[in-house]
Amino acid sequence: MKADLEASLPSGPEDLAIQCRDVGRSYGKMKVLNNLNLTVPQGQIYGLLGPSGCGKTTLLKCIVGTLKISRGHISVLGKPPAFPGHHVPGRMVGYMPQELALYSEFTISDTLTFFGRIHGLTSKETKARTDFLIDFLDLPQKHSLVRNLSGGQKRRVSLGAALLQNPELLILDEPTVGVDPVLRAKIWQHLVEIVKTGKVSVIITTHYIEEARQANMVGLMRNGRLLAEGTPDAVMKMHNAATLEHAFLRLCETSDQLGSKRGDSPEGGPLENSQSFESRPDESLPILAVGPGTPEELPKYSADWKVRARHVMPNGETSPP
Ligand SMILES: Nc1ncnc2c1ncn2[C@@H]1O[C@H](COP(=O)(O)OP(=O)(O)OP(=O)(O)O)[C@@H](O)[C@H]1O
Repeated sequence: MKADLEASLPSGPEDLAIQCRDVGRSYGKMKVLNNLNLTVPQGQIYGLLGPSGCGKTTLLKCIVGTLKISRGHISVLGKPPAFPGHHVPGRMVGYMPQELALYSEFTISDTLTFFGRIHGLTSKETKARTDFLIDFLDLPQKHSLVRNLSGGQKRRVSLGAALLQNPELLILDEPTVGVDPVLRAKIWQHLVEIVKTGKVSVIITTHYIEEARQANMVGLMRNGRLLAEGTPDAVMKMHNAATLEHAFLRLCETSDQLGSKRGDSPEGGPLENSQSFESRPDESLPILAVGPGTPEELPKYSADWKVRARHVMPNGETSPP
């Protein structure tokens, strides 16, 4: 299995779309990202999973360059975010934020034209992309005002704006929330298609864990650091699980057991407490992939994971130990 994993890993930094090393970010005194390491290979879909509040959105904002990191290093398409002249943020990246960033007085067409202009598309290119995206994302007619759209329709316009200029990197924060299953499958199918060219990479967060099976790599975050990173199959194999959901529950249980052996309280402390937990350097490496991690080398985490992991299970299901 180690060989499988190694075969799926990039061979050098030039093959990487995103590389985060020992990344830290705090809001005031609260540490949100803590010695976080993450690697997104070029031409792949990376599913970033984790319970609510673990820091996914914060990490994506740091990657796109709208938030500064407090510590560590991030490289996006070869340079740090917000590097002068690098167009990150800018036309190299399509970013769909979690919170909507649309002008309510614009129509759908105005919105996409606006983003097209920002990214230097010609009117003809913008029109062709607008027609494609309205059809693909099942949007109402293009002269509809954004303020009259439903929440789900607004999110799809926002996704359209991210896809508009065919960027090299897509950073999508929960693009499938409020989207019906048929369209959700279509969106994933589209992502799978566009990465096949090898020129587009995607990092995507989702609360529907099983849809991330279609990603080439998944990373599981908890309390501001990455617990595991690898192909979905490798993550499932390593935890002897038939689904990603069960793999992640097992990972949580193992973390809990290690935590309780260490004498942590069974339910752990509140998120804020565990986020201020100081890690040793070796604790920052994900369990799978780039690092030498094995189950025996599981880092010691505090014990609130299982409670929080349940938060990300569809239908609120939990699995038996
Ligand atoms: N601007 C901010 N100021 C202070 N705290 C913040 C700010 N933004 C986020 N936080 C806190 O940082 C933590 C991580 O938030 P973040 O939005 O990154 O989590 P998330 O994993 O994306 O959650 P979700 O899955 O619910 O979107 C949370 O405790 C949140 O309350």
